[in-house]
Amino acid sequence: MDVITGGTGQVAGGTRPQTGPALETHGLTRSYGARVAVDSVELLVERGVVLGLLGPNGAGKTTLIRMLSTVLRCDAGSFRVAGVAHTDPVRIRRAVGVLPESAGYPRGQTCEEWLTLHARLFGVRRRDARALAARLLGEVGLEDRRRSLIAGLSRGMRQRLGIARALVNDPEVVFLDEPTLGLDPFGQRQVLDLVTRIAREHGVTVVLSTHVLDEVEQICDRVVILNRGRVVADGTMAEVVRRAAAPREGRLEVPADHRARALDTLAAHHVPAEPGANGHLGMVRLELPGDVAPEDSSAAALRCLLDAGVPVLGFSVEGGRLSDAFLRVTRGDGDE
Ligand SMILES: Nc1ncnc2c1ncn2[C@@H]1O[C@H](COP(=O)(O)OP(=O)(O)OP(=O)(O)O)[C@@H](O)[C@H]1O
Repeated sequence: MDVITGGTGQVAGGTRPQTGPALETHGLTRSYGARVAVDSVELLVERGVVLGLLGPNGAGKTTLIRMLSTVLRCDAGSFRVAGVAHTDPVRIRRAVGVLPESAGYPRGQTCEEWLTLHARLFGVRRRDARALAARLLGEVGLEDRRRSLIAGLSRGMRQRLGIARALVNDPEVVFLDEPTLGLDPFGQRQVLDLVTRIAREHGVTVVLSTHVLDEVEQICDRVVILNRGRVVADGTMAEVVRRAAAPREGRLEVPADHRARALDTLAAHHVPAEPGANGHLGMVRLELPGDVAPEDSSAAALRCLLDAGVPVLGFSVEGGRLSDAFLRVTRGDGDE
């Protein structure tokens, strides 16, 4: 069980630096025996960003989060979180909130007791701690569960309670390690809405580790993809998709008696194409390069067909999504 507290310090604020990036790492490295889990990671994350941290199983996401939240020591390299150097872990702990991958919850405590305890661990006075617990329970939609035992909460409620705990010290950076794991679609939606809201209302930087690429597309401003401990993609969604040059698939519909001509024309213009597989005699599948804007590559393909006198009945483009880029940069690597 990971329990991260600020020890005897006070709730973050006042003395903490407010300038500079939220996260900065240089050559950050960690091995387990011979296995290099995080390998020379360089990151610069501005404040207020919701960062999606992606990677196949065993890519190093949890190890990276555990180092940045000072649960785990790094073997080499350096980092700053909220402007605080890694050599000052106590101050980093005051500036961060964490929802660990597998958080342990005391089943015999009520939600309010548990949050109050964590607020007290960060130096909040008893009465203020109870008020803070009540406010946070309201923020995560658990106000009516204030006096409920944690044992009676659903998994989604526990995750939201865990997020409330991660906010108890008014952190500048929040790490959420797979917060929607095992939740049904409704629970996932609630957690994602909550993450968006805390980023906006608390102005915190959020690092969200997940395997659900849709989630990243929905709520993240930026994405970092790790593979075998290394950063293999870093940027906005559009940048990552473009740099990964994930090819897009075009679906073309022409009159059946024009298909052969359409295929010949595309081949003559170096556009890879083949008959569509769905039995429709006028369908053609073509591959468009991922490093060119889809409007431009589609326009070029359509122009050569029209110049050759091929009537185009329909055209659509698929691909170019984060999932395409993810598969391309990780090439199906992973522990399993
Ligand atoms: N305590 C440990 N002892 C030995 N090896 C470990 C330990 N923790 C992680 N590893 C190994 O380090 C590598 C990175 O693991 P890590 O859990 O950081 O990856 P991850 O991206 O979070 O994976 P997942 O998505 O499956 O949670 C993996 O090869 C893993 O097997």
